[in-house]
Amino acid sequence: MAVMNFGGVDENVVTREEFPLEKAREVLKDEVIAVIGYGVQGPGQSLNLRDNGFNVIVGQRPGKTYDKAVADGWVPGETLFGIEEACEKATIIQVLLSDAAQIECWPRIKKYLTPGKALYFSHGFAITYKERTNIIPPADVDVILIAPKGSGTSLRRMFLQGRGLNSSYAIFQDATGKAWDRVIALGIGVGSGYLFETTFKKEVYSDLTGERGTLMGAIQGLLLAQYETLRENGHEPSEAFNETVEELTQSLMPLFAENGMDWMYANCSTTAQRGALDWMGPFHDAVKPVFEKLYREVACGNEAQRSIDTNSKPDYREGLEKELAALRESEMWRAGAVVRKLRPENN
Ligand SMILES: NC(=O)c1ccc[n+]([C@@H]2O[C@H](COP(=O)([O-])OP(=O)(O)OC[C@H]3O[C@@H](n4cnc5c(N)ncnc54)[C@H](O)[C@@H]3O)[C@@H](O)[C@H]2O)c1
Ligand SMILES: CC(C)(O)[C@@H](O)C(=O)O
Ligand SMILES: [Mg+2]
Ligand SMILES: [Mg+2]
Repeated sequence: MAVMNFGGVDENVVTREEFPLEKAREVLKDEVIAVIGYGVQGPGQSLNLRDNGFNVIVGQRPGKTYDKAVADGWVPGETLFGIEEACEKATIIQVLLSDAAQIECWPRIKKYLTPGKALYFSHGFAITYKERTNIIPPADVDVILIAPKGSGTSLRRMFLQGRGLNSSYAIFQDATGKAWDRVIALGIGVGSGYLFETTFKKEVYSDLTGERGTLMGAIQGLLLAQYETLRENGHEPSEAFNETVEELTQSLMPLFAENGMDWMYANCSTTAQRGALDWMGPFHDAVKPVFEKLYREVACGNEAQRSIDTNSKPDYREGLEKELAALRESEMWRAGAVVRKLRPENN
């Protein structure tokens, strides 16, 4: 484990150099890894594990995603099973069902958690909010976490590009004395770049805050507020979209991803730099109370409960799809669809 200094704070990080793929394969050579669920993380993690040479099977209920697993090369009765059959065969059970489905499926998974097995999550949700999920593992299994910090789609894409998405790792319970080796080997196996140490609680609090905040919720709110302001003042949709989204994702975001915000600023005009430096404070002050409220809602469990309640409904997918369609059909994103088509590389 390397100790690295992040902006003045020392943290534990595991690198591929100290824990190479060959070592991960050696640690897990006698294990059967069952990936339960084949939604977004399921395909990314299972396919990366398979391509990295691990002994991996998939457990999925019948339906559309089962058919997708078959199309991805998982063979019914050999490497693709129902949820219970896969849990029975496994020594490591990777629970990659949706967080709400984990609650419903838990009694069927728990049955197969015999002593010495490992129970793996990609989110601290089930364990941290155990009063709400009733997911309480037996004491004689390892309980571990690898949470890729990004979409399962990106995890797979970056693996295929020879890159690696960073992941958080945590150990909730080390029953076998092997939990650390197991979790790190799995983190390397699923295609992580670097592995950052955390706890189940910190992972879920930060993850729920991030996706509701800057990563997904806040970004849409911020972009829409600017787009509307431009439109209300007579700007055309294309101008409003280009100035709000297209320039951000295509020109400026890659610059600060590469080398930090000051470097992106330095590559813009002095007029832009003056304005950005003056306005970043008022924007920060306006949204900080919203982030504080969001974190409180996450920490007290309200956000988890809301997610459990809505995503446990039998028609939750239809509901989500309806809301996503409304977003897609809003003027800003309809304008975006046309602007994206006009990217020269798309022609
Ligand atoms: N989506 C991501 O990229 C991402 C990123 C990091 C962590 N995670 C975490 O990984 C885990 C899996 O998330 P996901 O987004 O891949 O899940 P998902 O919502 O895509 O669902 C995964 C699977 O759950 C199955 N499922 C749903 N309801 C079921 C039920 N009642 N019975 C049986 N199976 C059911 C679906 O068939 C699907 O194959 C979650 O803990 C999530 O928080 C997800
Ligand atoms: C990809 C995200 C947003 O990072 C993940 O946390 C999720 O829940 O899908
Ligand atoms: Mg999340
Ligand atoms: Mg996340």
